[in-house]
Order: sequence, then C-alpha cells, then structure tokens
Amino acid sequence: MDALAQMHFTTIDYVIFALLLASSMGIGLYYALSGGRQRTTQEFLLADRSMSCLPVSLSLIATFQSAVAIVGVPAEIYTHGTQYWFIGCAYILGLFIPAHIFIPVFYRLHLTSVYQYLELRFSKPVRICGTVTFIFQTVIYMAVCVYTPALALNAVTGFDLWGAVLATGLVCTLYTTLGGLKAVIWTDVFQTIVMFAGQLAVIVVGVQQTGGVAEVWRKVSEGNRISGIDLNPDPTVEYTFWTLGVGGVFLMLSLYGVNQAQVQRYLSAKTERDAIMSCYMVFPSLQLALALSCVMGLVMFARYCGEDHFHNLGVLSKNEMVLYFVMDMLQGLPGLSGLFISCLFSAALSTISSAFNSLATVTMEDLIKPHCPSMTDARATLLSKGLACSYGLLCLAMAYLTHLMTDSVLQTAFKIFGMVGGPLLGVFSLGLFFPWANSTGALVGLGSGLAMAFWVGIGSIVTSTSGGLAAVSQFNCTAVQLSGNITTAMGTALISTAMPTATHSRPMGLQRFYSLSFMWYSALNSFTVVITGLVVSFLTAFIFNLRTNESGGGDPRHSLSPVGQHAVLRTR
Ligand SMILES: CC(C)(CO)[C@@H](O)C(=O)NCCC(=O)O
Ligand code: NA
Repeated sequence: MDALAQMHFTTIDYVIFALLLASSMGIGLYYALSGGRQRTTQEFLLADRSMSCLPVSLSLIATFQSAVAIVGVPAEIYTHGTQYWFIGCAYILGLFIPAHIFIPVFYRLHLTSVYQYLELRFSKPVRICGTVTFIFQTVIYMAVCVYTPALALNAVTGFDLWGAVLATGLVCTLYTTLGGLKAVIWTDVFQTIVMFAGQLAVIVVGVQQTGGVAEVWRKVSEGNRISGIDLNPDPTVEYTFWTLGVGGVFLMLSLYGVNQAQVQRYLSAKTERDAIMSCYMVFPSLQLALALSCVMGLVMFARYCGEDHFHNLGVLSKNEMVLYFVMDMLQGLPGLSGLFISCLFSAALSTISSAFNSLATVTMEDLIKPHCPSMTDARATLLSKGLACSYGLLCLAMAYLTHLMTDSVLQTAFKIFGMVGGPLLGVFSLGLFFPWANSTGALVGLGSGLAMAFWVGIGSIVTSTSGGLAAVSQFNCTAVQLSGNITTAMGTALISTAMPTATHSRPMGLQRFYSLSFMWYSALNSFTVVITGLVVSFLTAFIFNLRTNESGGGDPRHSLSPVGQHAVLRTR
C-alpha cells in the first residue's frame, strides 16, 4: 500500500473541491432568497411548474447517475469487457415509452406526487403502499450513494471517511432545504457539467499517458476487452444483449417512467411539450455519460494491463479501482485530481438532493396532507422543509449501515432498482394498461411482486451465485496481475474471469432461479405484479358478480367500475 499512501491532495485540489460545495450552497441560497422565496409548496416541491426543458433534462440524467455509476461502470468494463455498453440500446425504448405514455398521463392529471395516480385509479390503500415502497427504495439507495464516493476516497487517499460523508450529507441537506426543487434542478445542471468535465479530463490525460488512442485500442483488443454482441439467451448470464437491451428497458421504465424523483421533474416543466422534450434530451446526454464511463474503463485497462506495480490493485475492491487509477495517473498534475473528486461528489450530491426532495414530497402529499386537510400552505411548506432536512439526516444514519455493502456498488444499485422499483413499475403498468384491474388486484399484486423480489434477491445473496461472472474467455493480462498478493473481491473477480468456462458448473433448479441476472429483476418483478394483479382482479370481480346476482341482481356492470374510473381518469 506504499504507493497508495503517497497519494495526496495539493492545496489547489482542496480549493476545487471546496468550490464545488460552496457553489452548490450558493445556488441553494440564491433560490431561497429569490423568486417566491420558497414560501409555497408549489415552489418548494414543484419549482412553480415553470421549468424549461434543458435544465429539466440535465437534472433528469443527474438523478440516477451517481458516483455509483462513475466508479462502478469502468470497473465493470475492466473486468467483463465492453458488453455492458449494450445497455445503451435500452435507453431508446426506456425513454420513448415514458415520453409518450407515462408523461402525458401524469402531466395532464396535474399531480404533485405520482402516487396520487394510484389513488385516482385504484384506492387510497394502494397509494399508501406505493408511497411506503418508494420511501424504502429511496432511503437505501441514497445511503449507498452518499457512502460510495466517501469510501473510495478514504481507501485511496486516506481522506477521512465520515468527514466526507458528513460534508456531502450536510451541504446537500442545506441547499435542498433552503432552495427547494429550483435549487435541486439548477445544482443538478451545474453538477452534471462538473461530472462530464471530470470524466473527460481523466480520459484525455489517461489516453495521453498510455501513448495515444491507437495504443489504448491495441492493448484493449489484445486483452479481449472489446466484446461483440452476446446473444446467449441464458438469463443467468449477467450481461448479454438480452439482459441489457431488454431487461434494461424495464429498469429504465422503473426509473424514468414512474419514479417520483423523475416524475416530479416532468411535472415541474412549464408545458407538457417541455416535459416530453426533456425526456428526449436525456437520450444523448445519457449516451454520453455511458460512453465516458465505458471509455474510462478501457483506458484503465490499457494503462494497467501487464504492468508490474499493478498488483497493488489486488488489494482494492472493484469500487476503488477507478479512484486508484485516477490518483495514480494524475500525480504531478495538481488540480486534476481535485476536479475528479469534484466529479464524484457532484454525481453523488445531485442524486441525494433529488432523493431528499422527492421523499419530502411524497411524505407530505401522500402521508401527511390527507390527514390534515385544514393545514395552511405556509405550514405545509415549513413542514416540507423539515422533512427534507430530516431525510438528509436519516441518510447520514443510513450511510453508517452501508458498511455491509457487497463488493460492487453498481450491482447493489441495480438490485435495489429491480427489487423495489420493479414492483412499483408493475402497479403503475397494471393501472395504465389494464382497465379491468381493480384495487384488490393491485394490492395483492404489489405484495407478490415484492415477495418475488426478496425471494430471488435474498436467494441470490445467500447462495451468492447472482449471475456468476460472465467469463471473457481469454484474458491475456491476467497471469501478470495474479502474481500479486490478491486477497480481496476484485482478485476473486479476476480469478473467476480467468477460469475456463467449462469448470463453471451450471446451477440447477432453485439455484438456477436464484442465479438470475440482476438485469432481469425489474422485468420479473413488474410482470409478477401485473400477472398476479390481473388474476386477483378477475377472481374478485367474479366473486362480486356472484354475490350481486345472488342478492337478486343489480346491474352487473357495477362490478366493472374500475373501467369507469379509468375512463374518468383519461378524460380529465
Ligand atoms: C441507471 C442508468 C443505467 C441510467 O441512468 C445509469 O445511470 C446507471 O448505471 N446508474 C447506476 C446507479 C447510480 O449511478 O447510482
Ligand atoms: Na447524480
């Protein structure tokens, strides 16, 4: 670890990092003191529904692009090759469907919380269950998000772990509480630019130091990192075209279609057209973000492939590789490591600020307001600020629990999205696409979707076969790296990658079910909700019909009242 201990920040690096935090605070203060001064819930939670499409779109990509993706994707490319890049295909349908199906419905209903839709379409209990599920999902996700950059920074530079967690958590809590959604969106814009700039700078310097684009290309192709399209239909292989391009669409729908954080941004747009445009504009920026992190993984591979001192990486986890690479490469270039650290923290801040604001929104709109109909808007605004602040503090507490994290935060995030976001996508799809689905169906469906999610999810953790490691059959540089003293997860990853596929025994029965690729979690769990929901809706409608017929008739059409409700919803 000697090489690691030498890595330190210069003053200019600290200044750049401090500037990031200060500018974010500044934007928060500006929106606390300008406009309506955050005195109404309309302004605090929905930015007065006055935003244009450009800031909204940059804010949309910032929400789910956290430090998890910045450190996770390059590590994934480094160990598995470029197959992961095919997730870019899922962005097409994953954004087109929200733009033309979800946004028009939610925007025209003039919602504040997306869960109001569930009450209008089904019933109050469905709305509450949806909200609680969302709160659960977001709280664990944001804990991972605030912890990831702090942990990486601590491992590589010795920077105090809890100092970094506290700095992010507190700064973010402050500007979110002061400036409301306007501050959240405009800091997202600023932070997205810093994020792109940091990644781009590292790539440019990395390519230069490795000897140019041609040299990088030669090394990654010799190391077999450029993957062709993998059409293997086996659903237990982590990354194939099917898991990424098809399973990924459901992941994208649960994030960009029905997640409160994103829907709230669509709703803050000044017109429906702006909302749809912003969704379209996410496409190029998200492709850019994906390309930058994939290329970073390739450059990282090109730099370390076959180098002796690289065995140092063996003592790092997958989550720390990128930062090690960056600090190693940028030594002697003051300012650049500060820029990259700012990039990591920008990504994290923009994600957790969205989480705080959306959590405050749903708690206020779905859990508190319905019980206090006489509350004044001034009171509600004050309470929302208190909620945003409390969720910020809760996030710090949760980060403390994230000690138990697995070795890949990227996979952890995808599992959270699939296990909890998947069932939510299912409930909304049930309501939107199946007019005859009823409230009982939705409730039982959501329950079974979550049960299915935790069955497979926990099964995969217990048997720890989740997807296995898609073997890239030849890995030229492995031999050199394995000579180091490899004790940790990343070492294991390399060993498994290097293992010939033949020795990798195929799991059978339940084992096979548990080893389903986590990229399919969203699809599996949302389908479970829809199918169970439909079956239960038919059964309950049938029983209801029997009863009304027994009790001497009544109009059988009454049993189809959900259709009526749906029609009302559509014509509003
Ligand atoms: C969710 C996608 C695929 C698209 O936004 C990407 O941003 C990503 O890989 N996110 C990982 C989770 C995170 O960065 O927190
Ligand atoms: Na982010």
